[in-house]
Formats: sequence, structure tokens, C-alpha cells
Amino acid sequence: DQGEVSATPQLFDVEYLEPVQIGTPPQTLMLNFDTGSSDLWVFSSQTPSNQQNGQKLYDIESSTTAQRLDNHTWSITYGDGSSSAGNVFLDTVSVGGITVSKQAIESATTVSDSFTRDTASSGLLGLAFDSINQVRPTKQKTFISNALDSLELPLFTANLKKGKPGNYNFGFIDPTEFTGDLSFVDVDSSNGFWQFEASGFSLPAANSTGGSNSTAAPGVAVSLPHTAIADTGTTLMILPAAIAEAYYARVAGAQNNTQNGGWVFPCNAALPALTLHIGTYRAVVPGELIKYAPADTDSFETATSCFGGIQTMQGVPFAIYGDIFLKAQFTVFDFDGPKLGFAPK
Ligand SMILES: O[C@H]1CN[C@@H](c2nc(-c3ccc(C(F)(F)F)cc3)no2)C1
Repeated sequence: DQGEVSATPQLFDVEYLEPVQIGTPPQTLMLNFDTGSSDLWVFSSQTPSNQQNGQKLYDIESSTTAQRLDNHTWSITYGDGSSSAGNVFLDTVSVGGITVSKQAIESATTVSDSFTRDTASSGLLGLAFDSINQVRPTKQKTFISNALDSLELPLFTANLKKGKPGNYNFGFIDPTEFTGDLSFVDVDSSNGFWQFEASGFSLPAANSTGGSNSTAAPGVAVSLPHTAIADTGTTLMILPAAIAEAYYARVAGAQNNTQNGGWVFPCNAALPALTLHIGTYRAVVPGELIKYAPADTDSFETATSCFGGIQTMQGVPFAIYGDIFLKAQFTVFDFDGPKLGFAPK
């Protein structure tokens, strides 16, 4: 089989939501596909009403194919500290026409405030490796893991876009979605993530006149080997401090102030492209993607300070190449290897 679903950005591209059919007759919920986790969990008829805020629910009782997975529970905490927990059911799940019967559906009996406030999302669909699934006493498989044997190719691709719908494809690579050739890098899945090694970065030559999205020939290359994960569920790029410092040194008025929660700069600043080195691949992230969102008001029209798409985080063991990065690269998540493929688009 082959499947395709739209990936619709929420405000400021904070997350992307994809339609998923659950149960019989099918109930369509908008879920957040997350290559950084491995649980499929949903707001459901078991979610306390005081923790709901209009989210569409998985109505367990009205699905004739729902089966309770007795004595199994789950509990998960995400990188930003948000969390959820609950019970487990097996039911039919379809994504873009790819169907898995007896998919573990994790029904939320509690969600943290930020999930309650995220009104458009009915939950998450994890696309990382089964080893980090959080169902106990017996881990459950992800949707993609269950679907793998029925896919033409054991892979899925992500084509996220700035401010408009992109798509995920399952089982095939659509050559019209990227330019040039795909470059592949080995993945170390031992931590359960789409984890790979990056070797450094480059910035445009200092006096290049290129605009904010100039991909002018990158200037000096800086060797800075670091481990990274490809994470569709993280909005920004979380990079080693050395890269963030070198980048924002090129942005007039940039400052890393903790009360804003990270690097901010004047919204009218010229933002250079950042090029990340992954094997022989040069991943160019245009400056216009790094001007992430207004920081001091709710609109780019009135804001004077803007929040950067490149941030750093203490104590995170690896860099997180999130949506800011993935908006600039067509990305193949290939279980044969496993490996990641990147191409410009
Ligand atoms: O945990 C790592 C795995 N991938 C990253 C991830 N983070 C979330 C997330 C989604 C929605 C929310 C909330 F709605 F705001 F609560 C919070 C976090 N989803 O994937 C980080």
C-alpha cells in the first residue's frame, strides 16, 4: 500500500495536525504526528470534561471494534514538560488509506494544562521506534511499525511547509516533492529516536549582500560534531550553544534573554541562512524560517521583537532538528537501515 495525508500548520506553525480515522464506523481525529515519540494517544470519552476544551473525542463506546487491553496503562511526559496518561484499547486505525486493525490506542484519563489549551489537537501519533513506547506492562507498537509489512517501501516522508499545508507520505517517495538528489545518513535507533550525527555548520560570508533568505554560497565552515534527532513534534531547532551564539552574532540586536525564554531580535533584522552539515549534505535553513514568531505582541504587524527559530536548551543530550529545519528539507524516515534521507525542496 501507499498513503498520503495533509499536514496542516496551526498558528505560527507551532505544530502540524493530520487526520486519522479510528474505530468502526470511522471517527476522524486531528492528531499531531511526532517522530520524537512512540505513543498514539487521544482525548476520549474517558478524558475528564474539566480537562477538555472542545477537542474532538475518540468515543470508545460507539466503536464496534474497540477492545479494552485489560490491565495496561500508559503515562508520558514530553520535552516541554507537558504530560498525559490513561488506559489502552485496540481498534482499527487508518492514515491516508493505510489501515491497521488492532492498533493500540491510548485513551487519556488525564492530560496536562497545555494539552487542554491546545484546542485543535485530539492527541499525538508517535512515529519513533517501538522501544520507547510507554504502555506498561507490555509495550505496544506504533502505527507505522504495525503498517510496515503492508507498505511498498518501509518508510514514510515528511514535507512540512511554512504557513500552509504540507503532507506525510507512507510507503513511497514522491520525487515531485523535492529537488536534486536525496542524501542519506545512518540512524542510531538505540535511544528510540531518529538519531544521527551532524558534523558542523556554515554561515554566509560576512559581507554577502544576500537578503534574509539568501542561500548565497555559505562562508566559512565550522567543524562542530554533534548528535541530533529529527523531531516533527518539536516546533523549533534546539542547537548546541556554539552554533546559536555564532548564528545570532550575525543578527544585529539579537539577545538571549531568559525572561523571553530564549533568543530574540528586532523583527526588522536581516537574518542569514544557516547551513547544517550532515555527511556530505548541506542543509540550508533560510533566514526567513528562523524569524519564527512575534515576541512582544501577537502579530508580526505590531511586534518589534521577534523570537528565533534557533534556540538552545540546557541538559538536552542531543540537538533537536524540529519543524523549522523540516520546513526547509524534504525528509525520508527509512526503517531499512534505519536511515534518514534529506533533500532541498
Ligand atoms: O517530547 C519530545 C518528542 N517530540 C516533541 C514533542 N512535543 C510535543 C508536544 C505536543 C503538544 C504539547 C502541548 F499541546 F502543548 F501540550 C506539548 C508537547 N509533541 O512532540 C518533544
